[in-house]
Amino acid sequence: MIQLENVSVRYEDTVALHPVSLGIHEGQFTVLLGSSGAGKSTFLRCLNLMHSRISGRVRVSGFDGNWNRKALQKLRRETGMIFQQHQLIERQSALQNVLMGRFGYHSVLRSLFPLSEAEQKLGLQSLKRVGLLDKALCRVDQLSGGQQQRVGIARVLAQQPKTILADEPVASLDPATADEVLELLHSICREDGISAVVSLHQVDLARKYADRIIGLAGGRVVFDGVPETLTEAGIEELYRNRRSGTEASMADPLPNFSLPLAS
Ligand SMILES: Nc1ncnc2c1ncn2[C@@H]1O[C@H](COP(=O)(O)OP(=O)(O)OP(=O)(O)O)[C@@H](O)[C@H]1O
Repeated sequence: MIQLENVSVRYEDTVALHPVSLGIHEGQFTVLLGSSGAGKSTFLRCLNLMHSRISGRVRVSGFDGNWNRKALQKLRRETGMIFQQHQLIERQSALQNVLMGRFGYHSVLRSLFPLSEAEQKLGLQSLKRVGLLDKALCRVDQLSGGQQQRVGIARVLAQQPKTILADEPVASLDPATADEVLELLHSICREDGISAVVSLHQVDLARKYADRIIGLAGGRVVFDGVPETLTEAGIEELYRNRRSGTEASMADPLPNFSLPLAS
C-alpha cells in the first residue's frame, strides 16, 4: 500500500500536482488517465519519491516513513519503472538490457562483472515471459517498438518488483501493438500479484484494463473510481481543461524574448 497524504508538487510558477490524499492498493492495476500536462508523470514520480519537490507525506508498507538514502534505495529496488521511450541501451543486447534490472541489488563495482548464473537465468526467464527468448542476443535497436517495450517489461520483471510504475508505456505504439503490450503487462501483474500504476491517455485502454482509474486534469484528481463509473461527462471533464488551456494560450499575446537575429 502506498499512501499519499496531502502530497503536492510545485515548480516556480506552476503547481504540477495540487494537494492529493489517496492510497494505492496492493495487487491492483491502477490507471492514471489524463491529457498531456495533466500531471500524470508528476503523480507517478511521487509514488517512489523520485521528485525533489514533493510536499506532504508518502507512506509505503514495509517502510517507517524515514526516507533516508538506504530506505530510498530499497524502495527503488522494489519499484520497477517502465517509460514511454523504453530507456534501453540500444547498442546492447536484449539480455544485457534485461540484466540491468538486477543492478539495484549490487554495488556499482560488482555490476561491472558478469552477474551470477542464477541472475542470468532469471533474465532469460523474463525474456521468455514476454515472448522474446529468441531475441535474447539481438541488439535492441534491431527490434520493433513493441518488442523494445517488451524488453522494458522483461527488465522490470528481472528486478522482481513489488510495484510497477509505467509512464505512458504504449504512447509510441500503434493501437494494436499498444493493446498487446498492455495486455501482457496486465496479465504478468495479475499472475505475480504485482501492483501497477500505469499512466495512459487512451480512454479505451484504461476502461479495458484498469481495476481503478484516477483521472487527472490541471494537476488535480478529478475522478477516482472503477472504470464502470467513468461517464462520458467525466471524460469530457478530464479533457476539457486541456482544450480551454490551449484556446487561452492561443489568444494570449506573444512574449517578447529579445532574441538576437540569426546572422
Ligand atoms: N521540470 C519542470 N519545470 C517546470 N514545470 C514542469 C516541469 N515538469 C513538469 N512541469 C509542468 O507540470 C505540469 C504536469 O506535467 P507532467 O509531466 O506531470 O504531465 P503529464 O500528464 O505527465 O504530461 P504528458 O502526458 O505530456 O507527459 C505541466 O504543466 C508541466 O509543464
